[in-house]
Amino acid sequence: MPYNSRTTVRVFIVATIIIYIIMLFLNSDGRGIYISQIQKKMQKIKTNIEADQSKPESGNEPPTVGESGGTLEQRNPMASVGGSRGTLKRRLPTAIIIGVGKCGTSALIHMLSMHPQIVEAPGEVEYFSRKLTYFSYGLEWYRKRMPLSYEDQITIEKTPQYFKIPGASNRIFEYNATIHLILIVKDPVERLISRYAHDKNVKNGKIKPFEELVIDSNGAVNIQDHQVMLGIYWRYLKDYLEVFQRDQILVVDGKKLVQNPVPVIEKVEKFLKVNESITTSQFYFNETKGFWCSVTFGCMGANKGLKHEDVRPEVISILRKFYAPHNKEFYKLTGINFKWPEK
Ligand SMILES: Nc1ncnc2c1ncn2[C@@H]1O[C@H](COP(=O)(O)OS(=O)(=O)O)[C@@H](OP(=O)(O)O)[C@H]1O
Repeated sequence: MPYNSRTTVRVFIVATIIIYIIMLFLNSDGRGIYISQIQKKMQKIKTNIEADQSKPESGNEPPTVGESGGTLEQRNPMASVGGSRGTLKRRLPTAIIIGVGKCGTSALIHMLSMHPQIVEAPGEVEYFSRKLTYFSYGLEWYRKRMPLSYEDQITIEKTPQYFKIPGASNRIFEYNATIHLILIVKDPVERLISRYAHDKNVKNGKIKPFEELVIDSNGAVNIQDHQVMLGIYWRYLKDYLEVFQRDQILVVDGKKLVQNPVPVIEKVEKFLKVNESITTSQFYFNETKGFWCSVTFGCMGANKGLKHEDVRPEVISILRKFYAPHNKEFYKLTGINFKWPEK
């Protein structure tokens, strides 16, 4: 190869290498890829440190919303809109799903989080139910458990324990006397069976038979069982109605949420005074699971929709008769007749 051609080839190779190196270090906004990755990592570490500083020394901490757990856009679909929406920051909740556990609390909050004006706190925060630990850490600890949101968004959290823990209602009232509370309920017999399936799953099947737990040696309902007693909804609701106005608590039907979620969600949207934005087109029915699932977020995890025990009809009947007068009391307090079976 003549000298000039060789030089040209060499210059071309060197130039290509230089261009390649420059491209490797620069991205479209002119910052180095590696530098921006380091910056992102630093930001993540900073957020985690910030969250860690607010953590209790020990205990079963609820998840914190850091930079992990999906992109900001996934957690908050409006995050990239920006502009006139004010600052993106962690805000205290103005709505809480207080229970009842096993009645669809998780499905409800996930469905609500599909709304552009609603952001959900991850997991169960338990701030008002743990008086001596989380609650004693104060409001800043609570705020750090909240997701990022804009001024025009509502932050919502769900903790089913709030319904049953004595004093939680008072602590919520002291925190925010105008808060919106949502209570989702199911027939207490169905709830009890659902709860049993949950416990059996958690304990890998090592649990007493259902009948042995809920029926005592005299053949009556075992009122020593905490889960049996939780089905007496009116007793727990009474605590809330001692401090809150009835219209501050929206009571929704968990069975309807399973059958046809959108009308239930519409009620919640009205109650929270947000636009009616969630539509049937955002759901599809998953035949295998037997549930409505989100087109965007998919279905609930495998721990929802567990196989329910085949309970003898006699036992069902004993339980229904036991709950019947309590259900009537609950209908009176709520002004809603759920028509749960009485025998
Ligand atoms: N769309 C959709 N997908 C999945 N599951 C749904 C849905 N809608 C309501 N449900 C019902 O939610 C029940 C679980 O209730 P919770 O989320 O309150 O349970 S928990 O207390 O948080 O463990 C769960 O009860 P089980 O069927 O016994 O698992 C479901 O019946």
